[in-house]
Amino acid sequence: MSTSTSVKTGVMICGHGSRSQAAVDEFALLAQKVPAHLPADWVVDYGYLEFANPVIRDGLDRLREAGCARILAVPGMLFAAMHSKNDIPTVLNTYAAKHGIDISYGRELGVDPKMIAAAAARIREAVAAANAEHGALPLHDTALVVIGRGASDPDANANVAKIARMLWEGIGFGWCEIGYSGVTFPLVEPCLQHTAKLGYKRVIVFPYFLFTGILIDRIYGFTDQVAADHPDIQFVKAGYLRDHPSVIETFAERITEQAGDAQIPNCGICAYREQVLALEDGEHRHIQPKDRQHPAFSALPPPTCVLCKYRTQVLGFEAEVGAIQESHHHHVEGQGACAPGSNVADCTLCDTFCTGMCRLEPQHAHSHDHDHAHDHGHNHGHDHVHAQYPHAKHPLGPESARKSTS
Ligand SMILES: C[C@@]1(CC(=O)O)c2cc3[nH]c(cc4nc(cc5[nH]c(cc(n2)[C@H]1CCC(=O)O)[C@@](C)(CC(=O)O)[C@@H]5CCC(=O)O)C(CC(=O)O)=C4CCC(=O)O)c(CCC(=O)O)c3CC(=O)O
Ligand SMILES: [Co+2]
Repeated sequence: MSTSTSVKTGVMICGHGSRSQAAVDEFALLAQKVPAHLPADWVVDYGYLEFANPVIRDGLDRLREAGCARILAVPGMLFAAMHSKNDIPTVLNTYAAKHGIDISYGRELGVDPKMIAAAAARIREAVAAANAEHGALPLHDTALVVIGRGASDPDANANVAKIARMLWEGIGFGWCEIGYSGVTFPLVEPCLQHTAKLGYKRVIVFPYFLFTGILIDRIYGFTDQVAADHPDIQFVKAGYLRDHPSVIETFAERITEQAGDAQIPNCGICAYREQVLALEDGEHRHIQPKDRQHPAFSALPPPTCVLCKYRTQVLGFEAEVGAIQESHHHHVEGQGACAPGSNVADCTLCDTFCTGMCRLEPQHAHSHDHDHAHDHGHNHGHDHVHAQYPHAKHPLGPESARKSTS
């Protein structure tokens, strides 16, 4: 993509969204700090994939109304999993097809020295606060627990582990454990119960998350619960990444790199699988890999795609090679922050924080073989089933929430 174009450039930051209003407010705060790092004549907007408003299309509408003919979009995501790889590029490409505009897509924040520096800063703040409160303690007597979001994508889950290792080794803690807030194993509670057995006097619990929300409440909630069981151990709740300057800089880099000379491979132009765009009138557009011969993809896979389960057989996920790229998120788009279930007050399954139990109860769960309320218009031969996460029944994964004592 050329920089020497006279067309007006728009930037679209595609956030996750939440039913927690505090989460939406914090993401907005973060998104509003990005423009200071971009060329002054670029128009910047943002929107959310699920629950919160504005939705991504609203932000794109505003950029179009402002006269932007090319849009540089980025996922407001830490890692490349379902949302970055399927949902957001499909929403963007559908919009681009409908309105005939040029929307490019960037990479996720990913494993980046700046992100690790931001994480380290949050962890060091927590260590300093604990030293001030309880007295200094050597790092060698301290265990670090890094909690990632958790996804059905092993590359994303493994990248949490890579970041955790670099934080452990880079700062020099005695030990490190890794847990996930949902979807995969080990979940927060079994991870912390395990860590408590290791004999460290202090445990720093660091959520590798961008902003607050239901999942941060869950992580801190389980931390308090496990801490109450182990009064002899100092459990310290570290802050999450939030609007750390290095996070903002990484966002800006993911945007500006799209306007440079290098060909940036990304999931918006994936050369390895078919994409299906569901247009509003019930029509579907199928984009085949052969129609997507972008120069960013050559004979060698781009580094970001080496471990992608959709490109090649990855241990345990062999069935997902070439799975159709489509969005699963229209059913929760724009329902609004504070949608039912956003707080434990109107939940019958949880008392103080959302444990995720509702995800396991069939009457509430977003089931993975759901019916779509809208009509697909014609039968075009793909049956719209999501691959089942192979370890959904792991005893330390979502299943263990059922055994929770709370
Ligand atoms: C509370 C909840 C919404 C609600 O119900 O209100 C919620 C909230 C949030 N998720 C966030 C992030 C991510 N969510 C996913 C994935 C999924 N999230 C899903 C559900 C839920 N997510 C609900 C609770 C479910 C439970 O009980 O565990 C799944 C299961 C179903 C679905 O989305 O349809 C789907 C699994 C797809 C799969 O199979 O992989 C990924 C990974 C990915 O991309 O796939 C990322 C990381 C992206 C990245 O890498 O950054 C953040 C921002 C965190 C931050 O960065 O700060 C929040 C905000 C907050 O915590 O409020
Ligand atoms: Co989600």
